[in-house]
Amino acid sequence: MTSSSSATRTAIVTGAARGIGRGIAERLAADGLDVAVADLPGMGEELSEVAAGIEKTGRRALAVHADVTSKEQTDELVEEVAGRFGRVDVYVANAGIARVTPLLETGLDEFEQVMAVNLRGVFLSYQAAARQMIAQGGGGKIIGAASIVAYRPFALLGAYSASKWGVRGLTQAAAMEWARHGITVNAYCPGIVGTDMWDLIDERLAEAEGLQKGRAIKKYAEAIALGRVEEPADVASFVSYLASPDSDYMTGQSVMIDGGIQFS
Ligand SMILES: NC(=O)C1=CN([C@@H]2O[C@H](COP(=O)(O)OP(=O)(O)OC[C@H]3O[C@@H](n4cnc5c(N)ncnc54)[C@H](O)[C@@H]3O)[C@@H](O)[C@H]2O)C=CC1
Ligand SMILES: CC(=O)C(C)=O
Repeated sequence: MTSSSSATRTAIVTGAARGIGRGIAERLAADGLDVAVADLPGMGEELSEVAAGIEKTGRRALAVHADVTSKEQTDELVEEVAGRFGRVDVYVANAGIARVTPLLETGLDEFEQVMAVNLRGVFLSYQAAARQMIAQGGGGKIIGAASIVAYRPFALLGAYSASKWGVRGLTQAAAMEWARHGITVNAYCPGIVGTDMWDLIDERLAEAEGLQKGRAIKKYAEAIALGRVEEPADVASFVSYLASPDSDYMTGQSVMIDGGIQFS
């Protein structure tokens, strides 16, 4: 059995002050979980709003400032949530950043910044979550943010794409190592989701391709078979499944939830 049998399950979602992370946190709360939301200190106001919204639904919520690139802060996040909620059943390593730069112009600082948040952050999150889940017993659900670019990169998003391929590899290895503890590890691969992240990508791609602001997302969205830009709730529905006992026989997978862009 991979899921705790306690009455109220608990979850941590990183990068939860806005966008996909916020959507996931709200969905897990609607599913009946108590939810701790984590983000950078600069996102404090938005994070408190998300936590307050969850509490209004009758679930317990906790807002924690944590930078996932820091081992100390990621470990403390898990310790604090386990202390307040009693256990951690689900950990969603959602925090991520995007940079749009040709590879030949990508400086080492930028490359390392992208890797630090998107890959080291997921590694530290997976590790902290697994340690807690193993210590408490009863299994658990660890879930990471990959992307369709974990299967086919976008040009000009080389470092970002590589970081997401890394998440896919890490997810497979973690699934192999922690299955014996009843922990499943899976990742979600969204396509083009209308969040602040895509506002930035649109602006940079539009500049690079000589398009007007707002045109790049329209152009890339033409590849979506289902004919509309993805919303955080589309991703959250799938993460809800990955967090639930319904997915107990699934592990090590990085699954496209993209409206039909990338067919694996
Ligand atoms: N928007 C999209 O089209 C897609 C997004 N994704 C992935 O989904 C995840 C969420 O993306 P969005 O919601 O669109 O992004 P977003 O930029 O709207 O939100 C990301 C959140 O992560 C937080 N964050 C950034 N660095 C952090 C750090 N070091 N520690 C803690 N929190 C940090 C930000 O403050 C922000 O609240 C990311 O991992 C992204 O790569 C994957 C595929 C497509
Ligand atoms: C941001 C991202 O991962 C895509 C595919 O747009």
